Amino acid sequence: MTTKLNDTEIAEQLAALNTTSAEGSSWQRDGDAITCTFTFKGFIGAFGWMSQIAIWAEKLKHHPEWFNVYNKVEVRLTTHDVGGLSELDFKLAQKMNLYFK
Ligand SMILES: C[C@H](O)[C@H](O)[C@H]1CNC2=NC(N)=NC(=O)C2=N1
Repeated sequence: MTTKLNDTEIAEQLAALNTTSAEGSSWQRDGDAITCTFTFKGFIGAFGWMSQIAIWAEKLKHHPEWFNVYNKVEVRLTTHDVGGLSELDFKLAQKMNLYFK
């Protein structure tokens, strides 16, 4: 069972998450969500990364809201089941940081 994180936990998790963020792609809190924009060399870079993350999303049973135009992917993560942020958002965000290159 996933539980909703409180403001203190979110601040801690966000700080930890941003230690693995590439320059120019840090995560921000936006209410009940965290957001980040990833910029790639081109469309294939962006789409290839989305394909890798899609596999992780299925494995974690946790799915991103994302919007892609050419080399950019805007990501918004939230946990609908708890009406806020949970560990799963930060797990998926860490994978996104790790696979970004
Ligand atoms: C049953 C299934 O695991 C749930 O509906 C999952 C699916 N993916 C999900 N993804 C996200 N982002 N939030 C959820 O609450 C969520 N719930």
